[in-house]
Amino acid sequence: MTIDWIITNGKQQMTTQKLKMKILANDGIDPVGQQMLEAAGFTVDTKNIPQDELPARLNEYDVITVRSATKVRQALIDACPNLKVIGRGGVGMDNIDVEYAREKGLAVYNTPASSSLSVAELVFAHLFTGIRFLYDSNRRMPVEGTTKFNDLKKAYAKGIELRGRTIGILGFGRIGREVAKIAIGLGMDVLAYDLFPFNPEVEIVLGGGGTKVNVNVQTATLEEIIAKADFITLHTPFIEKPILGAEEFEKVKKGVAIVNCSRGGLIDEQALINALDSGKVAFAGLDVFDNEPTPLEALLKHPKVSLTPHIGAATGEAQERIGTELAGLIISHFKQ
Ligand SMILES: O=C(O)[C@H](O)COP(=O)(O)O
Repeated sequence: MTIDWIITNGKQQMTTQKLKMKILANDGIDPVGQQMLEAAGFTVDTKNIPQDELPARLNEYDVITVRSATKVRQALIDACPNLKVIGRGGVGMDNIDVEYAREKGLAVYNTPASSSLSVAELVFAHLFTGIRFLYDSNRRMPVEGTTKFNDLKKAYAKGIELRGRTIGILGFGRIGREVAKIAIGLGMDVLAYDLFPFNPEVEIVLGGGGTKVNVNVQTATLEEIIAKADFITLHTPFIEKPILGAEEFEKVKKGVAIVNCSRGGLIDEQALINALDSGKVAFAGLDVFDNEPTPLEALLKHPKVSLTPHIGAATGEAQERIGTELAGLIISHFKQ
């Protein structure tokens, strides 16, 4: 972007100069967002610079945008005094030292609302996959489908329905609320918990016509959800201590299912494996892991786990909304 900058030298002389603003979209950016930025005059570079090369190469850019892969930590910020803006295309900012960046005068933006629906829909992809054993049949049918068809038919004969069952939502922010809306539409009972006070009313827009219905979900404590829910889904930001560990798995309803499309670390993975092995937990749907991008093999190969590689926000629609929102934030930042 060409912007008039006031350059002041030590002798208080002032001049204006046109500078070209450069953006490194290190984890990519949706083409619509990229076009918006380019139309506004920015140069957008979408090459993916490896993490260990960033300290030497990022300083030529004014802005870096990232998703969750690239880490923007203190050392990188210190190495790049020319950097002015960090943009997170997505919600979680646990890969960015946000406070430190702001102390150093950088602006940090994220796009908290753009991917909520996509993440919520992935929760139900895992739930539907779980209640009808698709996670297992998709692995076994290609191998045993012709020789053991009837055995497999028997193995997957005890499916259940979602309607009338209770889903416990841990974390009732934007994504938790979208999960509640879908659950209500499916005829499920919703128990919602959050650390902070929240409005239990959700607005559901009925397909096509735009008719709106307001529904109150039932608020619950963490303990109540653990004791009563048939399905538990996590929607809190990353925190150091797991919300679900061995103690909690002791107290869940036998046969509960757990879905985590939020952050690895919210579940004690070994405790989850034990609970799956003992049958206390019927199945888990996991999009996120403790140790990304190299999750525990015991989870990846577990026959009762439905797996996705952190793709909650990875839909065309969400990425377009994210790219557009982020581009808008960057453009208005430099217009200020
Ligand atoms: O925090 C988020 O927005 C999600 O975890 C998505 O992460 P991603 O941008 O790496 O897909």
